[in-house]
Amino acid sequence: MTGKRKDYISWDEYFMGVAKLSGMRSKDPNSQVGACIVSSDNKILSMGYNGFPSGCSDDEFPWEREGEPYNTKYLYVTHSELNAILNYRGGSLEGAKLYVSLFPCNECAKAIIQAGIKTIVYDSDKYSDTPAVKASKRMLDAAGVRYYQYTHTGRKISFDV
Ligand SMILES: O=c1ccn([C@H]2C[C@H](O)[C@@H](COP(=O)(O)O)O2)c(=O)[nH]1
Ligand SMILES: [Zn+2]
Repeated sequence: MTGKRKDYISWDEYFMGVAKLSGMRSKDPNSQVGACIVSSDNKILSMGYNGFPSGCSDDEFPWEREGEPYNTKYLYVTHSELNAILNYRGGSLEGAKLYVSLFPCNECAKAIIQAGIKTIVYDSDKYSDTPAVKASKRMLDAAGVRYYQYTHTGRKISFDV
């Protein structure tokens, strides 16, 4: 056999795969969200997943979805996209691209816009009917941030660790 391999993964498969792998670190029992930020020349700049801030124990803070807001996860979880933005220590994210396994909420959209990220590739849009996602799209549209849904290729990526 001569020549290069032909069945290597595409850039989109690679970066969405990295985002999803990052999401596998999440302790959220319902939605594990992963994000991967990439430069315009296809270098990975940062990654993140949804979880509690440093010092806030995964075993002590609540993972509940319902009940008194103080006792639900929503007041405490840092979203994957924000974690990826905050994890970046290299300076500017101007012009970067974000791969994320769930469409960003309104709070993440604010951070994405202000960080200078210009493109979002997302997978699930399961909360598309919520005010948070509608407001997110409204802001992203106004700010000229492009977003498109990841196209599944059907390829299964698996490996032993
Ligand atoms: O933009 C987003 C929106 C949500 N998340 C995280 C926050 C939570 O941990 C889960 C959502 O939990 P549900 O039980 O599905 O309501 O997703 C995020 O990281 N980024
Ligand atoms: Zn968010």
